[in-house]
Amino acid sequence: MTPSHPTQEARRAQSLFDATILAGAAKDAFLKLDPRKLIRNPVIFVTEVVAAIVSLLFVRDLIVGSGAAFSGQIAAWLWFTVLFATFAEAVAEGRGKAQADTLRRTKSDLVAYKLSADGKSFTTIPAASLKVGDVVQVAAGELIPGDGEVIEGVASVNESAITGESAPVIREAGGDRSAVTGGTQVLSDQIRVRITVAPGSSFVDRMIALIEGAERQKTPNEIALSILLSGLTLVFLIAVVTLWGLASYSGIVLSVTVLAALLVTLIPTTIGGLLSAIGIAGMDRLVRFNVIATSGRAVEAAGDVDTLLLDKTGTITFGNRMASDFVAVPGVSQGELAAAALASSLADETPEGRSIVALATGEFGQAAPTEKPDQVIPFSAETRLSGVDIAGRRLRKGAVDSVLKFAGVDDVAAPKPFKDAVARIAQSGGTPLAVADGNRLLGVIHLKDVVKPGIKERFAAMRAMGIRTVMVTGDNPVTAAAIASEAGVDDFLAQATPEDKLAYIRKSQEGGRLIAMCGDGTNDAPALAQADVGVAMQTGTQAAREAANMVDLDSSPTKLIEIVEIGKQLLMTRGSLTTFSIANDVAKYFAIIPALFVTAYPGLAGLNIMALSSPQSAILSAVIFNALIIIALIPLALKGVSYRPVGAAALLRRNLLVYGVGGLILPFIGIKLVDLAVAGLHLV
Ligand SMILES: Nc1ncnc2c1ncn2[C@@H]1O[C@H](COP(=O)(O)OP(=O)(O)OP(=O)(O)O)[C@@H](O)[C@H]1O
Ligand SMILES: [K+]
Ligand SMILES: [Mg+2]
Repeated sequence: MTPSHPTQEARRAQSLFDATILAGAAKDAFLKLDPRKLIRNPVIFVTEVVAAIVSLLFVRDLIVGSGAAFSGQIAAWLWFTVLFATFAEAVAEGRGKAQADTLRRTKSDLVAYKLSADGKSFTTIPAASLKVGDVVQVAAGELIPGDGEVIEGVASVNESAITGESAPVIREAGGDRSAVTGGTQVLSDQIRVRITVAPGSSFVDRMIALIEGAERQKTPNEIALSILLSGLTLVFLIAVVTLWGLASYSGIVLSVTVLAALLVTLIPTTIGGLLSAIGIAGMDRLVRFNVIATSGRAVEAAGDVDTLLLDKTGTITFGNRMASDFVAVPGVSQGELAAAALASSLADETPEGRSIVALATGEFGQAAPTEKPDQVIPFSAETRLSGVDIAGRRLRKGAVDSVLKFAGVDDVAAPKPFKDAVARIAQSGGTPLAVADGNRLLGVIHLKDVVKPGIKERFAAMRAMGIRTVMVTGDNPVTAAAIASEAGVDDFLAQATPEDKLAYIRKSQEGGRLIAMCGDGTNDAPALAQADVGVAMQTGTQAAREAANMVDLDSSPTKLIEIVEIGKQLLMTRGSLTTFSIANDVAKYFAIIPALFVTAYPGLAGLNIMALSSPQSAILSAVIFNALIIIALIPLALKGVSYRPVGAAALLRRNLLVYGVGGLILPFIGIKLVDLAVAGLHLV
């Protein structure tokens, strides 16, 4: 077993500012100056246009031989402003790229041992030429060549290349643990895998594309904010032009350089420059927690989630429901029940089915029937039963209500010992499976499952964050209630079919709630797709992982606490920096305007509290401060503002105070300090 894995190291140990990332980002910052790319960010695009205009004015001033020192410095600092903004985005992307590179190493040169169409022979082919539907065989020590589903066998698999977790996981045919990922290694035994995803769009490929930001699209919130920022830019453009008219009317000639500089200090360059870095950093923080999100929108939605739905088996409990006992009704021997349960499970590839076979043939010494079944009825989440028709008998096992219905026995008419056994098993948190032979009830199978430790505390933490937890299960209400109280969920929905889960989510969403759902099974897939935040377990089925908009590589359902925190942190960081940026711009207006006009209107002297050295110094200082504030806030944009689980109102108050009031005061201090330096160094 590898003690520590490069992926894990890269994820956990990567510092905020790694030298190689910074060097790469510095280069990318220049590439991002391409106006065709920059136009996606209107505020910074305007800054670039203004920087270009002032650069031309600088050339003119050089030729004319006057004022070049001033326009040169303004032009330089305007370019710095643009570069600091592109640098912020490049650093955020660079951190993702570094993680993608470690992933890329997992998928080089895979080969596949492919089963021929007639199923009789194998050929060795490059994994890249596999097609969906191909069946491959993978033995101990080999790497799985592509994403797919185990169709035969059980194996322990090392998935550390993807999850960073070195403990092996079990992958088996049937059930909720059948999905395998290309690039992971089979440690023991041998499995046959049906390839379900074409090479090039595999899980690892998608992870790489996502964390590199290649597929990143603006979220609706980001688009809305961009529109607001563009509007503000337009307002300030009009204000500056008006100011120019006003000034010339009163006999002051404001040069184009001054007006251009003024415009840039007033438009929201701080948030404009940091906006995309904030979004990328949010995705990145999730990856650090071993969660892959397929859209930025899902990360944002996580910040506002108010209800969390969890599947029971495999999510709240460990999920290896094992048969532990056979309880026969009077008149039926335990051996007869065990034999019937065994026969009904012969073709049942689910873990439950296999555990029944193991118990019946092991401890209960039953032998499999020699006849061939006439028909196999596989388990489905809809019917909630499975079985066989064999030698004229119709053997079924499954959820108690489903089997009673099959046997045509009414709830009330069922024999008391049967009902007692069901109640006893369910009250202990076990799953009772009824067994019937046609319309004759034979007894109950006791399936045991264990609640994961520590889950109760985690649900309590969610309650403190204002999130309601609801367990949804296909199991019966008594078992559900027992597990619900043991796990400490707020509510539960029992005997739920996939449609019920979907309907429950739709209904809650219509009531204005934002729903998160954790699940692992194919029967969870529709609900995972419908939820605002759908988190699939990495151990889950391919269908679940496809439907969800997040995959938890650690397969820990309570990871949602971290996911919600990261979402809240993302929303808060963006809100705080927007508040700060706009407050800053307003403050700058009052800091600079008096300095510009005080010579023409000595009456303004009272407003000129800043007493900046000269109008030129005032403008240059404001531009310098405006550029430096972007670079100063990059660490905060990447790390996010700190989140504590307190009420929303308290948080809002605190942030308005810190970032709003702080944003109003800081420019006065900052610009004054820069002005002192500018004057002291005789820069203008
Ligand atoms: N192999 C099987 N054969 C027959 N019946 C089964 C089998 N597996 C499960 N059942 C019954 O069907 C019910 C629903 O199982 P399913 O796995 O679909 O539940 P679910 O909706 O995923 O919820 P959870 O996973 O929380 O139990 C189980 O509670 C059990 O009574
Ligand atoms: K600004
Ligand atoms: Mg399930």
